Amino acid sequence: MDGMGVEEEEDDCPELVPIQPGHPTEQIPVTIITGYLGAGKTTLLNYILTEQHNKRIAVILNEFGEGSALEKSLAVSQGGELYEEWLELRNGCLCCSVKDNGLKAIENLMEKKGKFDYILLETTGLADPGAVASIFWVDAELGSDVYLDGIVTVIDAKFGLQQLTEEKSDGLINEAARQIALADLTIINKVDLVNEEELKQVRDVIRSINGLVKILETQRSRVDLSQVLDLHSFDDKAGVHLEERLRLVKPTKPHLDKSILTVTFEVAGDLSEDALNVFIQDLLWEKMFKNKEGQPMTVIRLKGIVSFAGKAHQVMLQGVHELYELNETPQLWEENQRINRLIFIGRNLDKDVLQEQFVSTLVQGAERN
Ligand SMILES: Nc1nc2c(ncn2[C@@H]2O[C@H](COP(=O)(O)OP(=O)(O)OP(=O)(O)O)[C@@H](O)[C@H]2O)c(=O)[nH]1
Ligand SMILES: [Zn+2]
Repeated sequence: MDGMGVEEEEDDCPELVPIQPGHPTEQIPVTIITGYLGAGKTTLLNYILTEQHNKRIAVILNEFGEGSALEKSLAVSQGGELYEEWLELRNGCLCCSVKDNGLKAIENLMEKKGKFDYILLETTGLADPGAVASIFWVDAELGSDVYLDGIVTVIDAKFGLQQLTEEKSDGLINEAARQIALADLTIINKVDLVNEEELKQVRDVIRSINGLVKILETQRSRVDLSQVLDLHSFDDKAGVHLEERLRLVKPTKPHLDKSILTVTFEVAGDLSEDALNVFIQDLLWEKMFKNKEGQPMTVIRLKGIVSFAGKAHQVMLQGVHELYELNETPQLWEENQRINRLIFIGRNLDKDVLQEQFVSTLVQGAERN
């Protein structure tokens, strides 16, 4: 698979940089930069490239994320000539545009151009960043060279509100709202174009969708880079941090009937891994849980810290659309302090129903043990 591009290499290609086996720590972080049309994604990329001088950054502009997550993850390893054109920047950074989906593009690029320290990936304005995230996530399991560091969503302070509250006629999820539901960090950009009252409205809508996400406010996307890069939102380095944040999350109220919101609860006790898998699969895959109006719950983002019977360490739960992962974190439980904390971001979510289902999962776990 890795050797795929070798025969068709062009003359001007530099030496291949062999990827050392057994060095998972050298995996390269990928930050997905998403946001509605014209919000300031490219401005953010340019800012990072000019600000940051001690990293070799590859910027990838693409059309990832259109179509279903599953479809995309199946296409991951199918190779071929996936990247189209690239542009070398003065400071050793690289910019390229990728037409096809899949991580193979990035791997090909690294083979030809050497390794990078960091990859920034700008999705198109209407993309579903969850589909993009899934690609990296699935591939990470297969021993990929890169890992997903976080999803950053840029929001237009002036037009964001309108974009976010627009109802889709066909009952589909509003793209701009989905991008916020999935975000690990949101940046409200173009604050120069609004007054404090308008800014507050945007902030409130973001908060109503995602009760966990961090919100920054910028002009020309000028951010403190340490707040954007190396977030470790999906790996166990986020474990401790996540637990602290989950303690502070407040459930949100929808700003529109059908809009996305955050639900969170905590339940003490130990779970069996099997019972938890059944709960999650019933929720994410079977869509078995319905709200009081009989509408099926759709979870876009799921996070949690859970306690498995007999395990000393905390376990982190991460979910993006239908994909989820359970990973033991380095964090140990304190005695008699085992509390499962979960957060769900999605549509038609009903806290009482979810919590009841979860509690019955706990009971099942207890019966099995
Ligand atoms: N007034 C104002 N304009 C901004 C700011 N940030 C970016 N812009 C302008 O907004 C426009 C869109 O910015 P981009 O960075 O291209 O936005 P984008 O999200 O990459 O856009 P697409 O890729 O087309 O979806 C450009 O004309 C920018 O110069 C800001 O803080 N204030
Ligand atoms: Zn752009």
